[in-house]
Amino acid sequence: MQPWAPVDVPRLEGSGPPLRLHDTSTGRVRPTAPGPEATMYVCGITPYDATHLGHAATYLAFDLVNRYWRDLGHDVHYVQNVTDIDDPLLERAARDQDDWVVLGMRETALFREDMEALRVVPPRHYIGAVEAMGEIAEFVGKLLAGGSAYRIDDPEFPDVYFDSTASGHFGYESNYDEQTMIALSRERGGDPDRPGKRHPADALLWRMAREGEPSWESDLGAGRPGWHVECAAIALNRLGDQIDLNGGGSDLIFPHHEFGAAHAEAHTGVHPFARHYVHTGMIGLDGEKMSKSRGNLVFVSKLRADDVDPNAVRLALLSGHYRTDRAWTDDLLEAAQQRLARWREAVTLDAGPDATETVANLRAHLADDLDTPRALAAVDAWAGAALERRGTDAAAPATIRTAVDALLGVKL
Ligand SMILES: Nc1ncnc2c1ncn2[C@@H]1O[C@H](COS(=O)(=O)NC(=O)[C@@H](N)CS)[C@@H](O)[C@H]1O
Ligand SMILES: [Zn+2]
Repeated sequence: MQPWAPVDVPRLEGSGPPLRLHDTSTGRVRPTAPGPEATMYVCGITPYDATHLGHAATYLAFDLVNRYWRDLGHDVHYVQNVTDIDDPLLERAARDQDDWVVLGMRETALFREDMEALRVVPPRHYIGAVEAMGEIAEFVGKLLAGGSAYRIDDPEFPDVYFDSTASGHFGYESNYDEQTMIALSRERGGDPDRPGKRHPADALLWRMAREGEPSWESDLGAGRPGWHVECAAIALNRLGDQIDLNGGGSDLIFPHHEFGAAHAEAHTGVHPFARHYVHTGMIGLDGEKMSKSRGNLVFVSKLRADDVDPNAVRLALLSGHYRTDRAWTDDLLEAAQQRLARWREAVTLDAGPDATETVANLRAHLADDLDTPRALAAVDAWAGAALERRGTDAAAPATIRTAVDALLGVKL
């Protein structure tokens, strides 16, 4: 699939400290240590109800990682999928008497527009599950051949499941206990109660064709893939056996990223699959997580249609820490619009306080597990001083403009 349009990321003099990020599997903030090319797999949308502000907050967090690694001089091999075939998409299409293919294409197109408007740097590979069907089926075949997967004893639908003990490290990513795993598996598309599974949490790899459902021919028989295996196959085939970062919202901690890691490791024998598992907090509205099932969604495209500057949306979402569950409110947007106006006014001045320290603070805060509240406050401090005419450095306004663009993705 075509990624969205590239964004120009200006080069900034100098560089900051190594990027440290919270890793779910160890529960600690640790330095990332990518090679010349950082490798990052961030789960993409299931294309309906796109792009709500929860999606946007999550992709903005990983955009800051992308920008900061580039600021350190790394290339970034960023891969993202589109879950353009899965039960929730088929259910939504059925509910709305929509064709599931058309629904997926329409929503993915809207998502691309919203990402462009928010100035999110696009992934190098943007891969739909449908277009990757061959490689996904091939990967399932390898797991079966390797003994990590099994066919359930159901003559009508001999579906293929993953044996969750196969990788030898199952559970290290989420650190959840079995009871929690089973509960979350049930809540998030799993089928722990299905008879014949070796373990209740075992994840579906290949669902044999059902009447009235789309299916694809394969050596496994006609069917379609489970959810987790699509991300494992797409990531392994483009980024290799071990990556720097696997990311998504906290609702992906289990089962999705646990199984993504287990599928990869069962096949490659390389542990851990990702050196960092990074998860964002949930954006809510009126006290409830913004989610499709609750329908309490605020859309980026709706704000854009109301002439809200996407840079203000970006600042509003970055004003809270990426790992904090936080609410979207009109006040949050209002405050961001005022902040944006003040920053823009300050950088149009013909001089300002020396920018060196501000840029260093901006980098230091971002490097500290993406501490955007402090990072934005550092720019506030410079803008405040500049607006009180307490600076004579003619180059400072341009330097701040470049730093805010390169590191925060905000166009002043
Ligand atoms: N309310 C929310 N706040 C923050 N992030 C959210 C919220 N809702 C969904 N997300 C994140 O947005 C991303 C896309 O979510 S999604 O559309 O449901 N799609 C999926 O989770 C799968 N296609 C991943 S392979 C995921 O990382 C998810 O964790
Ligand atoms: Zn995924």
